Amino acid sequence: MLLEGNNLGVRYGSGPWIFREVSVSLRQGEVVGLVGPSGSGKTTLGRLLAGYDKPQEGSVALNGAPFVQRGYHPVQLVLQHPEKAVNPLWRMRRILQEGWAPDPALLEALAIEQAWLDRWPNELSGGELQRCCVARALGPETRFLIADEMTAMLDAISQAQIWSSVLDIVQKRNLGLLIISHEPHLIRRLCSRVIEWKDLIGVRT
Ligand SMILES: Nc1ncnc2c1ncn2[C@@H]1O[C@H](COP(=O)(O)OP(=O)(O)OP(=O)(O)O)[C@@H](O)[C@H]1O
Repeated sequence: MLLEGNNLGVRYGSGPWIFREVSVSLRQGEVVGLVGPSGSGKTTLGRLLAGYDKPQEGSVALNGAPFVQRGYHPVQLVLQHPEKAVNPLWRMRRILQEGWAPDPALLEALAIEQAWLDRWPNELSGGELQRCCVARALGPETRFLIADEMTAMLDAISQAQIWSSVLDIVQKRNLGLLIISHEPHLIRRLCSRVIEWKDLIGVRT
């Protein structure tokens, strides 16, 4: 399976273009890093690739076809700030089961405690909430995961634990993984290919 962004261009309202002519592709089974300056548009690109937003120019395709608008999305995005990605009026059990019912083995692998499921999102720490967002994103129909500064707010031990579980799942299920991060050591350790933002413009990487 191939996820492609072709000649993408984004601007907000009538403001300046954030970027234009950005093309990128990611295959299932690849772990790819995306690095670049702050404010260049990496999160914006991640949102396009996960179908959250539509570009003003260009298109995103999965195996050459546009996304199907209904049902579980095969490209899942996990953002840096989990509190922005959950409904504060839902308890954790409902949030976790929004797209699928995560199995106990996955909850255990991500060190998610059963007791958290009866709490509201604001009753968990940022790291605990992020583990739940990661579990939510790893449904059986996920083909690509976009991790946008996914563990930036976590301590080193939690980071290692989450990445170890995620990489295990990525390998077992042959998922494509795009890691957007400002941490060079994380990118070097995890990724078989690294895309520099400046190289995205006008060329396919
Ligand atoms: N809703 C919005 N309205 C106007 N401008 C926006 C909006 N969202 C993002 N931007 C602008 O788009 C540009 C790209 O933002 P984006 O978050 O994609 O960058 P980034 O490369 O992910 O940055 P960072 O590494 O700091 O997370 C920034 O200049 C930002 O100010």
